[in-house]
Amino acid sequence: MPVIAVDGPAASGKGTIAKRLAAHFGFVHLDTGLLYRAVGWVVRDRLDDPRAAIAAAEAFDVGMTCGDELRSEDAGRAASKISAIPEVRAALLAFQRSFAGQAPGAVLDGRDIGTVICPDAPVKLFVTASVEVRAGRRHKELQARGNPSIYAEILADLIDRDRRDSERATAPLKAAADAFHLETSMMDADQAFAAALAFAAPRIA
Ligand SMILES: Nc1ncnc2c1ncn2[C@@H]1O[C@H](COP(=O)(O)OP(=O)(O)OP(=O)(O)O)[C@@H](O)[C@H]1O
Ligand SMILES: Nc1ccn([C@@H]2O[C@H](COP(=O)(O)O)[C@@H](O)[C@H]2O)c(=O)n1
Repeated sequence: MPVIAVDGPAASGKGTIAKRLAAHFGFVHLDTGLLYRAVGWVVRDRLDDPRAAIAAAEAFDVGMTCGDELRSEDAGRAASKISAIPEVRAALLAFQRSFAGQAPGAVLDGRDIGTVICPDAPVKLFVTASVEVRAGRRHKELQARGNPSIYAEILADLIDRDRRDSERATAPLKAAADAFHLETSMMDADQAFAAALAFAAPRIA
C-alpha cells in the first residue's frame, strides 16, 4: 500500500498537510506525535523514570490517544522527553508499521517516518519553517482555543524541543535522504498543501 511520510519539527504544519493529503487521496492518517504524547502524559509525574515510560509504551493502546489534554504544551514537552528512550520507540514501532500497511494507503506524520518507520515510502516530505514562524503559529492556535499563551515561552519551548528531538541518539528528527524539503515560512496553509500535493500526486499511482 502506498505510504506518504511527512516529517518535520513541532508546529511546522506537517499535521495540517498530512490531514489534507489523506483527505485528497482517501488514505488513513496517523499523527504519530499523539502516541508519544499519550505515553508522556501517563508518566508526566515520573519523567525521570525510564522504566515507567517503557512500561506505559509497552501497554500502549489506541484508546490512550483520546483527550484534549494530549494537545497541551505540557504533553508535548513530556512526549519529547520520553521519546528519546530507545525502548519506548521500539514498543511503538509495530503499531505504526501496521497502521501504515492499511488499504488503500496511509499518511503518517512525525519525526522519523521517512527514516525509520516507513523507509520505503514512495513519498517523503520534510516540512519546515523558521522557529519564530512556528512559535507564532502555535501561539495563535493556543489563543484561538482560549488557552493562555505567551509567545516568548512558546518560542523557548520549541527551541528546546527542536534540540532534544534532533540530538537524541535514536531516530532523531532529520530528513530522509530522498525527502522533498518544503520550507513553509513564507507560505500559508493552502500554498503549503498545494506544494506538497504537486510533489506527491505523480508518485501515488
Ligand atoms: N502554512 C501555514 N501557515 C500558517 N499557519 C499554518 C500553516 N500550516 C499550519 N498552520 C497552523 O499552524 C499550527 C500548527 O500546525 P500543525 O498542527 O499542522 O503543525 P505540526 O507540525 O503538525 O505540529 P505538532 O508537531 O505540534 O503536531 C496550526 O494552528 C495550523 O493551523
Ligand atoms: N514520530 C514521532 C512523533 C513525535 N515524536 C516526539 O513527540 C513529541 C510530540 O510530537 P508532536 O508531533 O505532537 O509535536 C515530539 O517533540 C517528539 O519528541 C517523536 O519522537 N517521533
